[in-house]
Amino acid sequence: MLKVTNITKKYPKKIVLDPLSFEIERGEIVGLVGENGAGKSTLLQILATTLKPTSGDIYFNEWSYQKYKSKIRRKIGFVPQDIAVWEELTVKENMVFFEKLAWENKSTSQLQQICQDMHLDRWQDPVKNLSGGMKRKLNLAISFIHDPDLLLLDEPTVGIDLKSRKEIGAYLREQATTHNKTIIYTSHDMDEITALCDRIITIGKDPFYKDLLKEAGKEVLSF
Ligand SMILES: Nc1ncnc2c1ncn2[C@@H]1O[C@H](COP(=O)(O)OP(=O)(O)OP(=O)(O)O)[C@@H](O)[C@H]1O
Repeated sequence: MLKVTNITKKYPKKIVLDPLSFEIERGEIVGLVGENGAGKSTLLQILATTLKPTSGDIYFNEWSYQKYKSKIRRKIGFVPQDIAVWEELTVKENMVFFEKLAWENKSTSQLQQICQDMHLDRWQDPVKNLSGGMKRKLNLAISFIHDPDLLLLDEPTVGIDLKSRKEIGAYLREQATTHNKTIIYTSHDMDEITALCDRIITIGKDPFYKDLLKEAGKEVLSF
């Protein structure tokens, strides 16, 4: 469903992706790992259509990113590292607010169900009263409102306790297996990556992650 061909990204003072090709099938969870500054967020932004590569092509199903950017964008849920929710509003009000901006309509009970499936049960509480982990769950729940086929998650579990991380992992696995969602997921937690991901892509110059993951018996594609 996703085909990346010879992608490069050159910033004025740095070449980050040089060049990179891979394919991902529907229903796969793919881990994206590498040292700080390797280019993981850059790659996710390119896949999310919010940043243009310097060269190379990407296809979503048979649609070229160059030709069908707005059509493709509707099929993607992107969760950047920074949490972007309304602190003064409740969980419910946040979900309803983002539903209004979303491409798919959902009823309030459907929105609540997304939160419950993630074990986010503080529906009527203002977000400012929630823990950091709960806020991350809400951030993630918002990305599922428009029922995207491809989820791009940039360190979605950073700073979250083990129980909540397991709950998020179980939710993502269920989404991939039962609902055929494709998920690309970055994390620096190698236990989480090896437990959750079907395949792993490593990027960056440091062979540390590649070697570590191969030792753990995972299928690794390295750039
Ligand atoms: N807009 C930009 N202009 C110039 N350089 C940039 C820009 N965005 C990122 N970079 C540089 O590109 C490199 C890759 O950044 P990126 O955020 O993609 O890495 P990362 O692998 O996600 O890192 P981390 O693990 O720290 O989140 C870094 O050296 C960063 O400073």
